[in-house]
Amino acid sequence: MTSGVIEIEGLRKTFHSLRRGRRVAVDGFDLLVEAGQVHGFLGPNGSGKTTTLRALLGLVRADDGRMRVLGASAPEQLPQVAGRVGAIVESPQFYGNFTAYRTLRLLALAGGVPVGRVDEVLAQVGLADRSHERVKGYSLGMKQRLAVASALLKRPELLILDEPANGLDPAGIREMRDLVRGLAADGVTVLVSSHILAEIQLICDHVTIISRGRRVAAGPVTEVLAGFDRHECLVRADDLTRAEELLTAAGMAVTGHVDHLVVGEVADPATVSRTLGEQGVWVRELTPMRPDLESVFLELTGTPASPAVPRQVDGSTPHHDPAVGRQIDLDDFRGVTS
Ligand SMILES: Nc1ncnc2c1ncn2[C@@H]1O[C@H](COP(=O)(O)OP(=O)(O)OP(=O)(O)O)[C@@H](O)[C@H]1O
Repeated sequence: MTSGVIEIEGLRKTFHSLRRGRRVAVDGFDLLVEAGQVHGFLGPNGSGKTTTLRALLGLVRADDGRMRVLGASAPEQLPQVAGRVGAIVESPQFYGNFTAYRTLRLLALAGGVPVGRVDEVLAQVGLADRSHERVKGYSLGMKQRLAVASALLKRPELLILDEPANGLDPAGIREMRDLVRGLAADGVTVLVSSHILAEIQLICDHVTIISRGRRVAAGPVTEVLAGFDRHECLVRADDLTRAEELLTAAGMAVTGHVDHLVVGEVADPATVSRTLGEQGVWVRELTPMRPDLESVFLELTGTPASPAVPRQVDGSTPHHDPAVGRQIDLDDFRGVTS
């Protein structure tokens, strides 16, 4: 196995419950995150992202598989590296009556971090101006940034964020994006799980896509996308019916739509305009269609990636485990299993 900041090989986890029966959450999953990457962990609702992260952090016991974090075998040796890892798994809970400053100060004292670090992380996440307000008055985005601030107290080399953009409005999503980019620029390796593909495409350089507990794609975002490039072109012309006939007669794979054509495997778009122009059909638009993560995700997982339409890949209703909805205290790493 190549050495990485996070290495997961053959992870398996099945949940058993009387009410819901047996549910395979993660089914032989592999993940490799290397130093310096901003790595997107993508998958539809219920595909196994949170279970994977919980297993990695020792919050749920894996049935099988090998996992390493910063070279330490997980979860057994996690305490050795816990000070170098920041992790937020789903929405963290804070005391509403405390200010952000007080919250972080307490966490710093509890974690043996110099209190001077509190102002630094508050500035880093853009909360310095509001740090003396009570957390209960914070927006969700501000609470998310406070969570990231708490995870940054120990200057982690690795930051794991589970769905950091969940529930945020566009401005909050942009703030979170800028924050993650800034951390990456400072050399922090970041693993971000999400089903908001446009976000992942904007901030991540590498991606692993999970579907039904299995890895279905992994690699640099550009390479994963290139693997799905069918060199299609969108064509609009003054006589669409005639254009379709001419391009088909020229041996091109053409799909007709109401107001445009899609022509497949076009090595050089000039062949399209030449074929049509020579017959007096004038091209109004000729646009190469590049795959985006959204289309690749849809093709790989068979699931539309709309945050507005949560859909479990296994057809069940989304699972909400109260134990998941909290920030992981790094001390929790010690011997926690389930
Ligand atoms: N504690 C649990 N008990 C029983 N089933 C569970 C438990 N946790 C997760 N599951 C099931 O395991 C599967 C994977 O869930 P998981 O939460 O890991 O997916 P996810 O990709 O993080 O989804 P989401 O994007 O909705 O958070 C789902 O079918 C889920 O219902």
